[in-house]
Amino acid sequence: MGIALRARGLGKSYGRPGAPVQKVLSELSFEIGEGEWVVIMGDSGSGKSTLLNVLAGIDPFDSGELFLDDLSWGPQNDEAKTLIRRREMGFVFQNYNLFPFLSAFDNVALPARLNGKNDRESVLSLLREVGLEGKAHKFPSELSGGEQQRVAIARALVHRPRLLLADEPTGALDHLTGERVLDLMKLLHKEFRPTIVMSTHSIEAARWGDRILHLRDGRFVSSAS
Ligand SMILES: Nc1ncnc2c1ncn2[C@@H]1O[C@H](COP(=O)(O)OP(=O)(O)OP(=O)(O)O)[C@@H](O)[C@H]1O
Repeated sequence: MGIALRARGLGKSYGRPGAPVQKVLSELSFEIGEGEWVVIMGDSGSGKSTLLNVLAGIDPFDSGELFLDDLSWGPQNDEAKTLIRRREMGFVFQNYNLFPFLSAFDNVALPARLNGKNDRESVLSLLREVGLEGKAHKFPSELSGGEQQRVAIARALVHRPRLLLADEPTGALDHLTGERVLDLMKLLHKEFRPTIVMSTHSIEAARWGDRILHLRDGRFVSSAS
């Protein structure tokens, strides 16, 4: 198994001139294998979203090194980062973040179109896999939370990204719906084998991953398989 993500001494602080600096990520070093599903757990405010945003290249980091495969992640300009994100990454958020004026079909088709692909069949087949083929024409406001998250998962995977970043994907769902969403992620993980980095508060949700990393005071304090 190759290494999908490698960090050495990764650090990030927030602060404004005149205000105390808050160190959110502190000297983090880790490796995540290709196709591995890693879960980041930690209390509210421990830095889970910050870490995911740093991995996505949305937030800059202050110190250390981060590699996506062999690519040093950080020195690129915003345009290059956007292209890498668009081709290589998929995102799932707690609040689904679907485009409200696009149908389920068009939400899923968008990342494929942005990558120059307009393959109606693969969008439909993915909607079928997430159990929503019959609701392809519906808008997000016409779908339940669980259905919206299933659309979001299809959207995150339609362009076959190598890395899926999922920030509290079941945080807004009841227990049973959350389990169904995670079952679906498991199925699609087996099929597409993206590397997954998922944050969660929930130990039940964390069990779906291959490995758990616990974030506390900006550091990983222990990990369990
Ligand atoms: N843009 C920002 N500017 C200043 N401070 C920030 C910013 N974003 C996050 N923080 C601070 O960084 C810390 C970590 O926030 P982050 O959102 O990464 O935590 P989290 O573990 O994802 O929390 P939660 O589980 O509640 O979503 C918090 O104390 C937060 O106040």
